[in-house]
Amino acid sequence: MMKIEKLVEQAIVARENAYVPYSNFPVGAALVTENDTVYLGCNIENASYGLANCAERTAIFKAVSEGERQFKYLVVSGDTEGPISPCGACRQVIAEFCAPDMPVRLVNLKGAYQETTVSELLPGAFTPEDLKKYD
Ligand SMILES: O=c1ccn([C@H]2C[C@H](O)[C@@H](CO)O2)c(=O)[nH]1
Ligand SMILES: [Zn+2]
Repeated sequence: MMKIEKLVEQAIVARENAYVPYSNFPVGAALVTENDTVYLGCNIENASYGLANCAERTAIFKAVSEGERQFKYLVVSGDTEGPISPCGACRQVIAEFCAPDMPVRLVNLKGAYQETTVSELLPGAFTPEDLKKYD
C-alpha cells in the first residue's frame, strides 16, 4: 500500500491542473490501482456549465481508459471548511468501478479528513451486479 500522506499530497497537487474558470474551485483526486499505479484527476469545467467533469471522475476515467479495472484507494481534495463531499454523479461512478468496502479519504487543505468507503458514500447504489441476471 502506498503511503497515505503522499497520496494526499498528490491529490492536492493535482488541483493545480484544474480548469475552473467558472467556479474557481479546484478539486484534485488520486486513485490507486491494485498494482499501486496512481492516476491523478482534476475538475474540468465548460462554458456549458452542466458539462463540468469532477476530479474524481477524471481520475477514474483516465484509469479505466488505460485498461485499469481494479482499484484500492481514492483520495479527493478541495479547499472546503471540512472534508470535501463528492457529488452524486461521482458517487455513482465510484460505485461502478470500486468495491463497496474500498476506502476513500476525503480531505481539505487544512488537514481535516474523513476516511469513508464506497458503500458509505452511496448506500444502496445501483451497480453492475444488479444487471447480471440480464447477461
Ligand atoms: O467532490 C467534488 C466536488 C466538486 N467538484 C467540482 C465540480 C465543479 O467543477 C466545482 C464546483 O462544484 O467543483 C469536484 O470536482 N469534486
Ligand atoms: Zn462529482
